[in-house]
Amino acid sequence: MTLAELIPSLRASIDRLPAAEIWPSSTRLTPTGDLAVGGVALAELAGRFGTPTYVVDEAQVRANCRAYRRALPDVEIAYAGKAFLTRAMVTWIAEEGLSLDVCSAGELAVALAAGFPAERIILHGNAKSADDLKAAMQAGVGRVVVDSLDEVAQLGALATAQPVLVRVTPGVDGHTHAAIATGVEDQKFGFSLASGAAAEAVRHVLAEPGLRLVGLHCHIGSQVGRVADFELAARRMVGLLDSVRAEHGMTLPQLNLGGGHVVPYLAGEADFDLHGFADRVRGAVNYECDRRGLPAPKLTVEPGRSLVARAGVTLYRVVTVKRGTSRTFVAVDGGMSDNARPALYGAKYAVRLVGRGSRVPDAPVTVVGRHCEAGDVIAENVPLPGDVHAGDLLAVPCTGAYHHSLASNYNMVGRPPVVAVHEGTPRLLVRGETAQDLLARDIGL
Ligand SMILES: Cc1ncc(COP(=O)(O)O)c(C=O)c1O
Ligand SMILES: N[C@@H](CCCC[NH3+])C(=O)O
Repeated sequence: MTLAELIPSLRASIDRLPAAEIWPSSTRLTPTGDLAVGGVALAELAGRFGTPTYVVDEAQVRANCRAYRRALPDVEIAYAGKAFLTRAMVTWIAEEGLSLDVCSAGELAVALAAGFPAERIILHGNAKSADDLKAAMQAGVGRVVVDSLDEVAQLGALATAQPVLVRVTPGVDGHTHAAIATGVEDQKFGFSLASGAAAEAVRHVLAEPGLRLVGLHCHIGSQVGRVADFELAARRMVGLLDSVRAEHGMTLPQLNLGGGHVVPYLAGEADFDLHGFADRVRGAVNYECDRRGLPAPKLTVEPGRSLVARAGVTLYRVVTVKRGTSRTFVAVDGGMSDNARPALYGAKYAVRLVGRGSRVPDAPVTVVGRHCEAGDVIAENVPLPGDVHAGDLLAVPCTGAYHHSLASNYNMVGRPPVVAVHEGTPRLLVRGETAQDLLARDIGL
């Protein structure tokens, strides 16, 4: 091959490389035009486990955990299990030295089933049920983040010396989708700092002999990209620590700043500035504490999405390609039951043909699901080779967070299996649901 021939062919290969920021870092192009993740070809996974299938790269999860621990060495990292929870995931984060945030008796049961130490578990929830609280007390969870006065009274009646944090709404806009902006005033999460509700909640906790107040918590939202928003929340929270000391003569040892760190879903989107966060938030807390003569509290962060999103890839099979009047619809064998995020937040995804190469130029298509809703769209206006056809395999990256955990049985479609890949070996973590599973709860005729 001459140099003149080589350059375009090299360029074509580079064009076909998956964008590094949204695929697991183990992703490789195979000689047949397929992609391999964790050392396993995606077509092989689809052949063995069927489609749709959620693939999770264990090494990526572990690398993400390590990156957090390195960037924030003196900060407790508590994984927010709502993003993706299976027993294997619990084991991975336990081995990586993380703590765990759960928000229901169900999530707690998964954690305990995997042998996660109860003292490293933090229970959350704006409306914890009596069963949630009882299960947490029975397990001996390390901390409960209280989120209503009713809960303070209920927990107080159940607990003895239970460490608690008060969830505070700091009035900070995380500049994210309204459905996941939890730091702003007038909403269901937390006690408002500005209105005095948070200070009142602290008084209620201190009046309960069964509860031991150890700190404050805030979580300003999810997919938050601006470090300045976290910094502002941290400053306000230190202000409240100071007021608690002034009113009660107590120095609270813990400050939990929640999670919500942004991840890119599309090539070219910015990743979270973890090092900027580490410097600026720690700096803001230290500065605010110093000038008030407060000892710096032990910090906790609770990332969910940023630990798992990029570790996940969903595989689908194309069922049909249909030409509309202006769009081409590529319909796959999954959809909003395995990925609710486009419908819930208008989330955008990249899609890629895998399992075979194609020399046909890309054309824009709309990838849709199989469900009985026109809004069941996986990705609008994405490029796929013009010869995409029924039977092809598609892969959607960045599906590790809030996919498996948000999945439903809409249209009585079974939820997909979850398969971990690691060093060339696939391992089934969660089997796919069958018609029998779907009928198992329908016990009345
Ligand atoms: C209290 C709490 N902590 C942590 C998280 C994790 O958020 P993310 O997955 O965006 O990091 C959430 C969800 O938004 C949450 O509600
Ligand atoms: N379910 C949301 C995030 C919720 C965060 C949890 N409070 C998402 O998929 O983006």
